Amino acid sequence: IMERIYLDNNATTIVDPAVRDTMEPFYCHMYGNPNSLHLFGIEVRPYLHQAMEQLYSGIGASDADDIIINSCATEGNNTVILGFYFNLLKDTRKKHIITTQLEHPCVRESCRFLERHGVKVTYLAPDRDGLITAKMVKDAITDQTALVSVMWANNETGIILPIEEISKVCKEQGVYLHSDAVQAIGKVKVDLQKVRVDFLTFSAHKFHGPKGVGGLYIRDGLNLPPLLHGGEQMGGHRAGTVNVAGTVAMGKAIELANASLDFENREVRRLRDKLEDALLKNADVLVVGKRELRTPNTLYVSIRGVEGESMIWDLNQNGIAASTGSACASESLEASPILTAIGADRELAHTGVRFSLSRFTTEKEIDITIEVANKAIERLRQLSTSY
Ligand SMILES: Cc1ncc(COP(=O)(O)O)c(CNc2co[nH]c2=O)c1O
Repeated sequence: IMERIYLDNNATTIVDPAVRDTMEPFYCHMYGNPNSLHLFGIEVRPYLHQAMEQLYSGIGASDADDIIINSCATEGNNTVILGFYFNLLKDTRKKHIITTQLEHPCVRESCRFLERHGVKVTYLAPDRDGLITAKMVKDAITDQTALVSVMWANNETGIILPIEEISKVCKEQGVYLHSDAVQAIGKVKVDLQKVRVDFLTFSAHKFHGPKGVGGLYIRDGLNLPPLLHGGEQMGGHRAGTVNVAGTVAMGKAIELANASLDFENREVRRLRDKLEDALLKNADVLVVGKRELRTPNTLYVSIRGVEGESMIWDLNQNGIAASTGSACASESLEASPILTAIGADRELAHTGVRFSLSRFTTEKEIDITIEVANKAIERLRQLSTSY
């Protein structure tokens, strides 16, 4: 049987077995609704409390801040951006939001929805290094700007954005800052005692927790209307029965993720660099983003003469899971926005392939991937009409 190799961890990750074990008791043993006043409900509360403590500590949140448990970062990002519309933008003359062209579609599409309701949105374009700088943000702020939304790290390239500098600009200018930290937690230190953001979103399944549970951080004293109404859960910030098993799991997952940061930035980075160096030995191969400015597990490579989808297919035929940056829409492949933004020509912009490792990736898996990828590059270039 072909050995399967998973290198698409920016899409989702395996649940750490130690995290899975924490979920077990809440299915058939302690299954009460934590909002119930009877013993079945009361007995699960200490476990939720412990999970919340792990989450607060995991991102450096202060006790006075809020962390809302929700279903995922898509929900959290929608809650912030739509919530801003109802809370602030709708009633004041501040009708401007600044975000970037790098954001995940759940941020971009939430902003586009607001544009259809009279909000002006600036989508900052990355520079040739794939970066959004604090100066770009400062130059875009006007007296009508209410919110800046910039991701902590990009899911395609792993490029880490200067959130600390951007937060200082937002504080000086009196503008709220939201950061989508989905691709940062478990890869770089996210410490809100050091970096002041007003809203932060994350998803457990990106750091070896289960799918279907995420978190929304709201800094002390800030008010955001709920996206989901009709329950007193999370202090009214998010109606709906709490996902007890998922929340307990997410607490354990963030604790393990932070405990593994050194391993991630030493060993996982070493394996990522080994793959990257091997691919760069091929002619006309471009890696997006300076290595030291990327999350340790991610490699976004453009291979001239090789369509991203073709490369993914060849890898998949050999049991290796990776992904492309170019969104695929019907027959015509859209060029990768990030490759286009950094000035890649049209042909190059269709050649993006993303490899994203994890703490479970082994040296043998990388060695096999190097061998398979090099053979695929040779085979596909021989078939190419343009290379
Ligand atoms: C930066 C970022 N924000 C939000 C999301 C949405 O998270 P969810 O709500 O838990 O789904 C993702 C998922 N990113 C990817 C999902 O598949 N490939 C990806 O790169 C992401 O990378």
